[in-house]
Amino acid sequence: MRAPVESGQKRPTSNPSLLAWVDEMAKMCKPDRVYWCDGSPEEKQRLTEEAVAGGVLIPLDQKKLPGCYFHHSNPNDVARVEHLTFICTPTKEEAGPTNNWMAPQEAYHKLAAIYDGAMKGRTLYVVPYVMGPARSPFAKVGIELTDSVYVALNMGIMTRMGKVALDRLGPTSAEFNKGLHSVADCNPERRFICHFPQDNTIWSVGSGYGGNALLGKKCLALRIASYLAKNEGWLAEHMLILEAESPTGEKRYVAGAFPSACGKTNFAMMIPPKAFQGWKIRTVGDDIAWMRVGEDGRLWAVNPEYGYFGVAPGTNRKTNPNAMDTIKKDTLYTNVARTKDGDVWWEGMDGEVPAELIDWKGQPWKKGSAEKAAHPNSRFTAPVQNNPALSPSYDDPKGVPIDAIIFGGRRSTTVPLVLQSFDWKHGVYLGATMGSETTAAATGAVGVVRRDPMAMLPFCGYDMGSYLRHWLDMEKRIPKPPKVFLVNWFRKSQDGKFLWPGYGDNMRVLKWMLDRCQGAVGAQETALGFTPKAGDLDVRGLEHADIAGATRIDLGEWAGELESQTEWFQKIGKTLPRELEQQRQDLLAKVKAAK
Ligand SMILES: Nc1nc2c(ncn2[C@@H]2O[C@H](COP(=O)(O)OP(=O)(O)OP(=O)(O)O)[C@@H](O)[C@H]2O)c(=O)[nH]1
Ligand SMILES: O=C([O-])CC(=O)C(=O)O
Ligand SMILES: [Mn+2]
Repeated sequence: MRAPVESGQKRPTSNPSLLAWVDEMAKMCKPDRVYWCDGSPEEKQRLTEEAVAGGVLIPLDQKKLPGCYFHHSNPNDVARVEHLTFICTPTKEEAGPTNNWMAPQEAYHKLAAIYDGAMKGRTLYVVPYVMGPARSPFAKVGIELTDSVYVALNMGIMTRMGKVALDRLGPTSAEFNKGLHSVADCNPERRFICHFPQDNTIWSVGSGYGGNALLGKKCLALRIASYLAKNEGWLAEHMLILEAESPTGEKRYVAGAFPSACGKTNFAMMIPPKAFQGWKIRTVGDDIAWMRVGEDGRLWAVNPEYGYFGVAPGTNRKTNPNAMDTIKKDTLYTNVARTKDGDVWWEGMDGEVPAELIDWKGQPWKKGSAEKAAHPNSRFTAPVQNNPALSPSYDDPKGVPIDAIIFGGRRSTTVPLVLQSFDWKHGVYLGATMGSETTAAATGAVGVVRRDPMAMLPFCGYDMGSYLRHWLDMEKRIPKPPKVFLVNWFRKSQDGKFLWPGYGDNMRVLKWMLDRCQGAVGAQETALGFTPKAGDLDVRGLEHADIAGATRIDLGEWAGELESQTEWFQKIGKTLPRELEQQRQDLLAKVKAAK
């Protein structure tokens, strides 16, 4: 059969591996047209017009929100689908007990049947992209083939897209991630997100949403990259990267892993409270960090992404002014609510709740309605350059040196505001046993505590026990390792109120952590780690916080917590590093002795 005719476009590469693969995929999917994206502003405008004409994008008020558009996804397709996400390694053991597994041949076969002819009447967009600063040794090239103009436009924001990627790949290299994506009939029964780490391949079908469809993000930069990182001795993590510049001009960097919808973007864009005048917090990344050991023996991190795919609800001028400024132009809004005059709205927006809105499904909505106007996982896609607090180092090919690693979950009880680990091994244990209440970022029940090691449970591309072993082994590779902390912004009082104000006030905790890295502030040693004692946290100007309640360690609660981790360790099974179970037992003995 003849490959489909392209729309008069000269193919922008002669790379034989790339051309052969695109032809092969096009032959299977049978699009009417194949279009190669170049990443130019003219192209963006053309594709946007095409999307508007096709009803995929709806223009917002171009005076108030220039370059901004609204998209509503299929109501059955609003979040990542972890139960339909598969790691397709030759053996089930390689995927491990916490991932869904499908044999590679079975997965290729099953999905090929869905892809067969799925793009008839549609355009196949060839989206070449680079994850990481283009000239960085960290950078990886991916090619996403998609039949969604929405995905192509999002990839143009989230990645360094187009010519830059083909230039980086060059005329002969076969070293690129092969991503195939089709929305097909957007049927949850025929929806699969499959990863083939050994083939550097991703096949995603049946969803057009976020982490299911923008293949550079969770699929490549975390699942496939974590597999490569394990083999090559580095780390691919679900972490923000923050730059903190002190009043004396000293810059330091931290990386933080919080599960989806647990505060990475907010922390990375934080504005410090008045008492911290002179401090500047800047964003290097808000979701993913690739980290390698540098020549100086420190851990260096880059953000592989080029945009933010952020949670809209809860974002307002008070909680995250930098995000509000970031999304004023050239932003795609997905599943938010709209006003009649083309503005956007979501729960937790500043000001009065409008009397009338158009809800995320496009239906009329009235104030007081029991239904939410915006979907709880509604999102914005915005370019990093829009962020007023963007660190100039975001594009530095060598990355930034990390002083502290922060793990944080969403826990209404037990876990204190901040805890410093005794050492690397104990830090890995804290990350490995981290729990968090589930959120709307993935389909399924919300608010249930689940163990989410390093916030990577849904994103680790191989066996969990081996991943934790890799973390422990990194200690030998990093002569000057970062200090490791556990934080929790979400602890609540008996009557359900947050004990800690969070957001900008998290600067107070960040400052304590940075000072701890330099031995410049006190702490008390508890059975579980170091915590700030009264007077160690800078609380000048802080109102409405129950600091004692937020920082308290209840040994009774912790005995239960440590005991409940047995179940999790049993789930990880025989590859669980012995050292971690040893840590648990030692801590439990200490907690019982101290009680
Ligand atoms: N109470 C409280 N809520 C917070 C804090 N930081 C963030 N949130 C809320 O948590 C939700 C998610 O925050 P984000 O910063 O978008 O989370 P994220 O980790 O970047 O999420 P993903 O993009 O899904 O990975 C939002 O509704 C925020 O308003 C905090 O310090 N305290
Ligand atoms: O991947 C997505 O759809 C959104 C995201 O950042 C996450 O869930 O962590
Ligand atoms: Mn995320």
